[in-house]
Amino acid sequence: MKLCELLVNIKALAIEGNTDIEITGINIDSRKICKGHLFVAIKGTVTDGHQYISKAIELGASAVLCETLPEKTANGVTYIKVESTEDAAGKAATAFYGFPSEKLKLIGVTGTNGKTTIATLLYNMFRKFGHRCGLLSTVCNYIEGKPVPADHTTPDPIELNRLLKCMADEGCEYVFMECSSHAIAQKRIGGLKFAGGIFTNLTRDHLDYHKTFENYRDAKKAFFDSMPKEAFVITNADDKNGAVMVQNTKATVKTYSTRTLADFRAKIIECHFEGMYIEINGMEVGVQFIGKFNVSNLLAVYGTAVMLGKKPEDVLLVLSTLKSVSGRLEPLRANEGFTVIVDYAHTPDALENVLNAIHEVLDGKGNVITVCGAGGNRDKGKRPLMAQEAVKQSDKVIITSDNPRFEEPQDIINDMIAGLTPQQMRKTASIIDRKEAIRTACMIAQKGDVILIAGKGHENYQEIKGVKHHFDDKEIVRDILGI
Ligand SMILES: CC(=O)N[C@H]1[C@@H](OP(=O)(O)OP(=O)(O)OC[C@H]2O[C@@H](n3ccc(=O)[nH]c3=O)[C@H](O)[C@@H]2O)O[C@H](CO)[C@@H](O)[C@@H]1O[C@H](C)C(=O)N[C@@H](C)C(=O)N[C@H](CCC(=O)O)C(=O)O
Ligand SMILES: Nc1ncnc2c1ncn2[C@@H]1O[C@H](COP(=O)(O)OP(=O)(O)OP(=O)(O)O)[C@@H](O)[C@H]1O
Ligand SMILES: N[C@H](CCC[C@H](N)C(=O)O)C(=O)O
Ligand SMILES: [Mg+2]
Repeated sequence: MKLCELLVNIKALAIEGNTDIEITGINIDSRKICKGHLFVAIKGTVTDGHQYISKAIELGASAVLCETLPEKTANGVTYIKVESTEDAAGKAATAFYGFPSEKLKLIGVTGTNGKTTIATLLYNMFRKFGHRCGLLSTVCNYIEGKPVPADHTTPDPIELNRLLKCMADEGCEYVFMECSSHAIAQKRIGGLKFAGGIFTNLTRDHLDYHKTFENYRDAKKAFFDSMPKEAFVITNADDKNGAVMVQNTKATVKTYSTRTLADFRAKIIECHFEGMYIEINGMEVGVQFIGKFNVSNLLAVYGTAVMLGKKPEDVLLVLSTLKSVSGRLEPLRANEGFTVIVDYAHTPDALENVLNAIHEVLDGKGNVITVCGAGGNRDKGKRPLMAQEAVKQSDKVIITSDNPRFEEPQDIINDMIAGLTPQQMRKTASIIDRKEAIRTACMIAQKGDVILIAGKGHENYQEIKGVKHHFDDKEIVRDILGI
């Protein structure tokens, strides 16, 4: 593709060199540059991409998008100066890959919790309706059934547009994707055309990155602010920030709620560990999920499907066949008569909700033992709050390691325990080794009890000092229990 075609939606402040040249690829990482590529220099949180411009040229870059022109420019290389390369990267990437989001219906899901669940259920539902679909999510990306491993919840703009192009080429009609707050703030989704957007909820997370809750909220809101007039957005009327999110959007707004008047409403009629009977807009349906928050997730799925033109009765039929997403409230039964639930709750709010869901079903008929930790090099403020939530609704808590990353595991545990009173400490133990913590929980559990193993869900690794060691909560439970 010609460089000038790639720049169609980008406002250049200055151009040095020829834009009538062929570009063979585009990259924001100099290490991935090959001959004929465009290198986009981005100021990051760790380093500044502008430092790698000469490296990129050595590797064959024939054009550079930057915010400041280097003092010495290289012969035969075209330089384009823009105000924000972060903003230009997405626009250039989507042009390079032929505007793939315009060839399909792209639906984005944002909010603190529930993104993976909703995006995955929509993907499974629309495939059951017979459509070719794509999924971009934390657990794994899929191009019409073909898995493509995911490193991020939302990939960088180059990888994102490359995957969307593959999906469009494969004939996908719908793509469901998670939009993380990092991705929105860093404009990884810049230049994409969304047909719909979903807001789940907003509670504390990622304050290491966004610094304040207001910044975090505004990052999420920016997604809806940028939605086009022809699109629809579905927001959670039960969340304090549900209305704020959509107050400046040009798109058609619909609401969902389990508590108040809304376009899509639901309530629980009955629940068991196997599932629930719920009523959606006056129609009853049996679903294979538990927990009030999953009713909200299912409502978002239902509303989106209806907004995409599906008949309500057909949607409910498919909804009743959907199963829980890997590592999200996933139950495992021990021969000894207790239940182990593996869940990805890694925020105070998610822990509270998951424990609520467990108690709704348990109904006082057994004890709850919670095994949880908190990730290293991430929001420290959530640690004591997570321990408090675990202790509030458990009979016994074992605080352990999550992904310590570059921190000392004991320091993270200490941060968590600092949130507990001496009385709460009496029902709390700490075991650094996560496998030992799980084994201990399985040893003390009695018939009828529930063990919640929270924080890692689908993850099949434990990240310690930059190395990802194989580690899978579900595999370990099956091993210990011989199931
Ligand atoms: C804090 C954060 O979000 N960081 C992301 C960000 O990196 P950064 O700003 O730190 O980049 P940097 O390392 O400072 O480098 C600046 C630029 O120089 C370039 N560079 C760097 C070195 C070099 O030799 N050559 C070179 O060109 C880099 O490619 C980059 O373009 O941009 C990179 C490219 O898009 C991301 O890979 C990186 O994700 C890091 C690894 C990360 O851990 N991110 C997490 C926090 C994240 O994004 N999480 C969200 C949400 C999770 C959830 O709740 O679901 C996600 O979407 O996954
Ligand atoms: N609607 C919801 N409200 C509150 N908590 C939820 C909701 N849905 C899921 N959860 C809890 O949050 C955890 C993560 O769910 P899920 O993976 O769907 O969210 P996510 O938004 O994709 O998270 P991430 O930001 O890590 O990608 C679940 O394991 C569950 O404990
Ligand atoms: N996508 C989230 C997941 C956290 C999962 C938890 N296991 C941890 O490592 O903290 C993040 O990057 O903050
Ligand atoms: Mg996710």
